[in-house]
Parts: sequence; C-alpha cells; structure tokens
Amino acid sequence: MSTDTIEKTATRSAKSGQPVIELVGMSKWYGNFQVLKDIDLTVYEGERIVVCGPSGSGKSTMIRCINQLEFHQEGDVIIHGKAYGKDEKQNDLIRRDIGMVFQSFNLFPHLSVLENCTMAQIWVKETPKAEAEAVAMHFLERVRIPEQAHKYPLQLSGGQQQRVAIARALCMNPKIMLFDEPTSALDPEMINEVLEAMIELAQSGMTMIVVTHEMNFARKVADRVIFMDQGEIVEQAPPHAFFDNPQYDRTQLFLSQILHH
Ligand SMILES: Nc1ncnc2c1ncn2[C@@H]1O[C@H](COP(=O)(O)OP(=O)(O)OP(=O)(O)O)[C@@H](O)[C@H]1O
Repeated sequence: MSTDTIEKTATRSAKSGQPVIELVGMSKWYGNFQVLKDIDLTVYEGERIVVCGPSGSGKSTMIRCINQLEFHQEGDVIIHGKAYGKDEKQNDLIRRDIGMVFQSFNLFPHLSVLENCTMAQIWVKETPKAEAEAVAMHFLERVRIPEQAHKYPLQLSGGQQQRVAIARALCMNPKIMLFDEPTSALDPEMINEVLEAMIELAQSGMTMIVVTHEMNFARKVADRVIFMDQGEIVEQAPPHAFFDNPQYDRTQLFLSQILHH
C-alpha cells in the first residue's frame, strides 16, 4: 500500500481532522539494538487504532514512548501539538492527557478499588476526596463493577481487575487511552467483559491505541489496523481491507502471526 493511500485512509477515518498524536521519525535503541526504526504515525481525534505484529516487533515500546514511559532518542513525539522536551513540567501536563492500561493491571494491592481510583486524582490533580470518590464511582459504574468498590484487587477476578484499571485511568479524564495487550493475561471467559468496556469507550469517541490480537475487537472498533515488524510500521489499513479481502496477502501474514502468538 502506498504512503499516499495510507495517508488518505488515515484522513478518511479521522473524526474531526485534528491530529492528537504525531510520531515523526521516531527511533529508539536499547544499547546497540534498534527497537523502533523511524516511526511516522499520525492519530486523529476520535480514531481507534489497533496495533498488532509478532512478539518483539516493538508494539509495547512504541505506545510506551507515547506517554514517555520509555524515551525515544531520535525524532519527535507530539501530543496535541506539543512535543515532549526538556521541560518536565510541560511533559507532566502532556502526560495527563494520556491514560494507560497494561496487560498486568498494575493495581496497588494494598489499596481498595475505590482508593486505586481516587489516589491519582487526589495527589496529582488535587481533587477533594469526596469529589474524587464520586468520579471513581461514576467510572466504576460505567465498567459495571460499582459493587466491588470496597474490595481489594486480589479479591477480584482478572476481568474485574482489568475493568478497575480502565476505570482508574478514566478517572483522570484522559483525552487519549493506550492499551497494551489488555486481555492477554485473562482467562478466556473474562476477555469479553473487558472488550465490552473497551468497545463502549470507543463508542464514546475516545481516541484509542490498542495493542491487541483480538481481531473481533479490531473488526468492530478499529478505524485502522497497524502491523509492526522488526521495529517498523510495515502496513496500515482499515480492518475490512485486511479481513474482507481474501486476496490480500497480509491476511495470511496476520493469521500466521496469530497462530504463533
Ligand atoms: N528494557 C529493555 N531492554 C532491552 N531490550 C528491550 C527492553 N524492552 C524491550 N526490549 C526488546 O525490544 C524488542 C521490542 O519489545 P516490545 O516489548 O516493544 O515488543 P512487542 O512487540 O510489544 O512484543 P510482545 O508482543 O511480545 O509484547 C524486543 O526484542 C525486546 O526484547
């Protein structure tokens, strides 16, 4: 697929035409190993991007560079028109717009569900406790587990913990949500409840980048599917271009990746 077609695809799928994430010539090395190679990617407001590719292709590293959990060494990461730079205060402000959900939930085990959802609001945004709790309950209701608010993470199922992690991220009122294999650690019967929460979020207009191999989710929700391989974006297209076109050779590549995952 030509760069021109990719650009048109991206523009067509944009909800408002405003770029919210721009990766420009982004490269990163771990020692001598180049994990990301000259990545160019523009994500528009309200777009839902699914990222897939073989293990080790750099998917996690790319999305972790978007909120600077990892640091790129060349190129630019621009969020809402502002590039991460040397000014840590500005970097913190940029990061506040971005919520992240990890494969391993990353909840604090010694805090209740409610406290997990209020801690950053209280300490980072200085929201009064009662208000933070009301916000937390709102989002716990949205992911359908308000009744678990006073339990501790280890008293919940994996699917419930992941929904808490989604609620916790939403409590910070992010403009962008990043998901790094959010269902990979879950038992099969719990995957759907998490995907449903993500689908509802997508339908609310949230800009999302989701690293996942859940292709039903990609089909239902994604505006664009991006394939990475060896640190590069090797292909991107709307999901139907891959899945509804039996002639499309990337479908074969994709299936082989899934089978080996
Ligand atoms: N902290 C690190 N130090 C050195 N190498 C790393 C580090 N983190 C990741 N890597 C390497 O970078 C490459 C890309 O890793 P990354 O986790 O981004 O891939 P991925 O596509 O998300 O893989 P997976 O699907 O298995 O999660 C891999 O070869 C990995 O071993």
